[in-house]
Amino acid sequence: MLCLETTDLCHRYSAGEAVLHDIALAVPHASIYGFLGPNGAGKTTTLRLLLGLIRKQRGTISIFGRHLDEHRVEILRQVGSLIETPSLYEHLTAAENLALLQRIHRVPAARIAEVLERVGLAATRDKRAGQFSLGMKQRLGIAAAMLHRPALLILDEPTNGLDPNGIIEMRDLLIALNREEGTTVLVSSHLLAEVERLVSHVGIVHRGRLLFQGTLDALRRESQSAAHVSLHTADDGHALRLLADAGVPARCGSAGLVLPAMPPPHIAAINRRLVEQGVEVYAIGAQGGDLESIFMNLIGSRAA
Ligand SMILES: Nc1ncnc2c1ncn2[C@@H]1O[C@H](COP(=O)(O)OP(=O)(O)OP(=O)(O)O)[C@@H](O)[C@H]1O
Repeated sequence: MLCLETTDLCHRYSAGEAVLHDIALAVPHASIYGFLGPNGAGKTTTLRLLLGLIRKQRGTISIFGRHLDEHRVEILRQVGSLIETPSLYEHLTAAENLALLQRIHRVPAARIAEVLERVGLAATRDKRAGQFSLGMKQRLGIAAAMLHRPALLILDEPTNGLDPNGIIEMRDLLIALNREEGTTVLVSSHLLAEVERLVSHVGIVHRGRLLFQGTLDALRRESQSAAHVSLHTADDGHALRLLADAGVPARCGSAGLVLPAMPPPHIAAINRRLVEQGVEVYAIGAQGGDLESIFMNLIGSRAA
């Protein structure tokens, strides 16, 4: 079952070029969905459209099985969000900031202590938000977003500006929310490595187009099939003949020879054999078996 679905989502800022082209997101219920892409890919624009913060020009948006156009208020009541920097009153304390929202959402006052505890700010509840570090502000922003127990959390680069420890804490918090409260989380990032241990599903966007969407496992399988060994020698023609004699399939690539993925001892054996046969080996090594490579390949293949 899908928690959020878009079809044909397009966007153009005033007279500029289109920045989103036919985005079809499918965010499963109770998933943690990583919306990934480099700077300027269109992540924030998409998330703003999902929250009704900018006017939709084309396409459809359904959340909890209902069209956002027709059920905007009821839908957004069950959504929590943090887009770019959290909007906080700097002269108010953490607890006072949340108390304002608690009255708007009409949730029990006890919920404030609960969410502050959840994000690790219970001890600093009476400190002014203006004195908070970036990481603390980010955590207070998440506390505000989750105050009314939303069924869907939409977070735009929540790890931006956090140190490695802060990134791990954010990850643990989102995993706990997802597992313990069943919250669906849609989180954007420009770094796959940062969300790799957090997300169950991935959408990769580049230049306003969705290049991949599926489970993290499906992305892993793609990266495995993209794995290969690259070989660069002083005489690739000679190397190709020697490899054929040894029964190793190889082909000419744009930068040397491309061989199928193989275990490291086999790579070492091929290297030895070529050198023994008088071929100078400049470089040999495994390529592209990791997620980051498939991410970069996907983006790079559309770079032109
Ligand atoms: N208010 C705006 N007016 C005009 N163009 C905009 C506006 N906001 C964003 N853009 C452009 O739209 C494109 C997509 O930007 P967007 O902020 O959605 O990307 P992003 O993936 O969130 O990038 P980042 O990680 O840098 O925030 C970019 O080319 C950007 O310059």
